[in-house]
This record gives sequence, C-alpha cells and structure tokens, in this order.
Amino acid sequence: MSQWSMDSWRNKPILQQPNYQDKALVKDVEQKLASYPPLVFAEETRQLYKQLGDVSQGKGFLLQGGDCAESFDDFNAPKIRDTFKVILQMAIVLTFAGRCPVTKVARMAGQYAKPRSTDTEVINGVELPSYRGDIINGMAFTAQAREPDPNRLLDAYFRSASTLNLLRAFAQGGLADLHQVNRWNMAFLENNPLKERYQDIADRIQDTLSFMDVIGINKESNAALHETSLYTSHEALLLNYEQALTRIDTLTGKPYNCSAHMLWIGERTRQLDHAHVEFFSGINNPIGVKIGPTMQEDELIKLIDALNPNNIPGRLTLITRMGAGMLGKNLPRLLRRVKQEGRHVVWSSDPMHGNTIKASSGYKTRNFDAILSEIKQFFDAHKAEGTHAGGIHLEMTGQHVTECTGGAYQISDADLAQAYKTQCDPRLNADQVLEMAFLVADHLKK
Ligand SMILES: O=C[C@H](O)[C@H](O)COP(=O)(O)O
Ligand SMILES: C=C(OP(=O)(O)O)C(=O)O
Repeated sequence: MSQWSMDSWRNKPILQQPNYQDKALVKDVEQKLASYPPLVFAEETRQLYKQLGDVSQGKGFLLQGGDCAESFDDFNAPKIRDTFKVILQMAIVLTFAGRCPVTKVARMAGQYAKPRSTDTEVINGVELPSYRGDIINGMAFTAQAREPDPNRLLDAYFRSASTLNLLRAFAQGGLADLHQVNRWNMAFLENNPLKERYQDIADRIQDTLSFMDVIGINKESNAALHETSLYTSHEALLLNYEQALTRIDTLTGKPYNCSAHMLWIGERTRQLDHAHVEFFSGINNPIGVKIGPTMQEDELIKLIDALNPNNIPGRLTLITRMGAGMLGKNLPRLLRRVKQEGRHVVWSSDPMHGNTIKASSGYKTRNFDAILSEIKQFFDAHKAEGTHAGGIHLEMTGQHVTECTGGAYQISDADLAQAYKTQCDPRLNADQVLEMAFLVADHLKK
C-alpha cells in the first residue's frame, strides 16, 4: 500500500472536478491559499470530535444544516444571522423538548462547491457546462459565467473567513444568550401555527433562568448561558482547496484540515479507491460520508475501515440519504451489519437528497411529507435495531423561501415561483424547520 501524504490523492482517480483552462493560475492560487491563515484551529476540531464521540455512544444529537450552496452575491449579515438563529432555535427545541444535548454544525462558511448529475446543461438548444457552485463558476447561463475560474477559490476563502468571523461573534458575543430565546426569529414565528408551542418552551426556559439566577447560577458564573458553540462544515469536493488549507497542528504534529471543523465526502465521490477517500484517510478532523440506498454492507465496512481504521468514536459520521421510499429496505441491513461488526459511527439522516423531484411547474423541489417520512423511518429503523439515531442533516435557510412543497403553510407547486432562490437544491424555510424540530424532539424524547 502506498504511503499517505498531503498530495497522495493526486495519484488517484477523481470525479466532479472543474476543468480549468489556466493550469498555471490554479497552481498560483493553491500556493497563495497555502500561505494564508487557517480558518479554524485544530483544538476546536478536537472538541467537536469529542462531542461526536459522545453522540456515537448515544449521548447526544448532531444537528447539521444550512444552505445547499452558499452564494457570492447573496452574501450579507442578515442572511448569515437568520440561518444562525434558525439553527439555534431548532437546537433549543431539540435540547429542551427532546431532553438531549445538541451539537450544532453549520453548512456554512465554505459550502460553495456542488457535485452535479450532469456535466452540461441545455437550455433552448444551447449547451453549457453545469453550474458547480460559486467556488467554481457562475450561475448565469452564459459561456463566460460557466467557465471555471481559479480566482473563485480565493473569493470563497475570504467569504468563508468573513462568515466564520460573524458566526463566532454571534455565538460568543451575546446573540446566543439563552435570555434572548424569545427574540430568535420571533418575526417569522408571528403567524406560525407552532408559535404557542415554541413560546411555551421559551417561557419555561425564562422561568428556569430566573430560578437559577436566584440560586446564584447566572451568566456571570456560567458561560453556557450566554455563549454557544457552533461548528462549521462543508462538502470537501475540491481537494486542491482542501489540501491548501490543511496544516500540521503544532500541538499534535498531525495534519488537520483547517477550512472547516468537519468535512464530508459526497455520495458521488466516496469510491474506495478514489482521491476523496485517500485524502480524508490521512486528515484528523471528524469526517462525514453520504450514504445512498445502493450502498452494500461489505462496501460500507470497507469504507468505515478506510476512514476510521482505529475505530475511534467521533471520527466518522454516516449521513444516510436514501429517500422515503427506499430507506425501509436499505437502512436496517446497514445498521445491523455495522452493529454486528462493532464499528463506532454517528448515524445521521439527510432526508433531503433522496427526496428531490421535479414539480409540475418545472422547479426542482422536495415534499415536506416525504422529508418527514424519511426522518420518521430513520428513527423507527434505529429503534428496531437497537442503534442510536444520532443526527439530522438539513438543507435549510432562515429566509422566507418557497422551495420545498407542503408544511404548515401548504406550499403548492404553483407557489414555488414566489420565492425560489436556491443556487442548486430546494431548502426548508424557517417555518418548515421549526415544524420538523418538534417532530424530531418527540422522537428523541421517546
Ligand atoms: O446537492 C446535491 C447535488 O449537488 C445536487 O443534488 C445535484 O443536483 P443535480 O441533480 O441537479 O445535478
Ligand atoms: C451533494 C450533497 O449531497 P449528496 O452527496 O448526498 O448528494 C449535499 O449535501 O450538498
């Protein structure tokens, strides 16, 4: 077996990569990125690793969510703030109603690259390269926009740094203060049928805080009451970007990817003998891998062993994305085998990617009932197999979009056009996320 090195992935087959014209510019950009400061610190990554270790042992729940693809144009504070608040709000419902510690991981500050089903897109007889995320090319349907541009790697780095900076400020600077729980996205809650249920949780938290204050436990003595930890993650598709941001940690002497705390390998790039598995086998961050319905038991064990040969709890999260119609047949056999073989993993459910359909109006959408059904089946399968349903992975936004049909407001195919803003796949809006949070909390409590 050949030795792992930071660039040993370059000798392996690789899928879903842009074909840049100017190869010299790519090298130049990679060198610049490698000389820039890391975005996260390895020690933070180890804290997340430890928390995920607890989750894999049944002591906690992973909430991972954010945009399908972050956008260079729609890059502003309100958008970052609103998604941050929806994540907090969902975490509060899960923690309080579900009585379960929640580890929060945002699909933010780097979620810029998209694998695609086809290399090209045809509109009115014109064929152009597919849009692959703002780190690669532009969405506009012109030959110029669709040409992959290496300078976009630098733009993505600076935007990620800036997003992360604001997330850290929100997490530690007071916005996550539990005393503010009533003010997190209350505007959108105003007409929400679940408002009373959320309000009840918020009131109970306020009561608890008042009581704790009386007995001397307050935000001066306990940081957990006014700060939170929010980790970042993205699909690590562009390995030259990930390599450039991989650094040897001075405390441990080991390589850590410092573009985000957690990275995941997508369903389309997780082949055992390919570049993505090679690269992440040598990186020390917690890693996720997407698992679709065709995954076979033997293949899964080999993949687990390639990415977590020492079977360390917290290292590997298996994010299943099977589709509501496929999960019942395919998840239980995988749960059974992984349990039999004694492998430590976090099982998380992505109920989005297996449920994408084309609406009659032509939009790519996902039906809320199908999403809920996949989650419900995920919990039921774990219960039946005696394994821990450890997390949820959502494409969602804090904004008022109409991208997924159904939910309390019964968004129909015809409504999709009202606010369909995603760069690629349909996201849950803040109302739909809250509705889902209560459902998940009910399962967690059970
Ligand atoms: O988010 C995941 C993929 O990038 C996305 O589902 C691919 O979409 P496509 O099938 O339209 O290419
Ligand atoms: C591309 C993604 O998912 P998958 O690999 O499961 O298709 C994603 O989560 O953005």
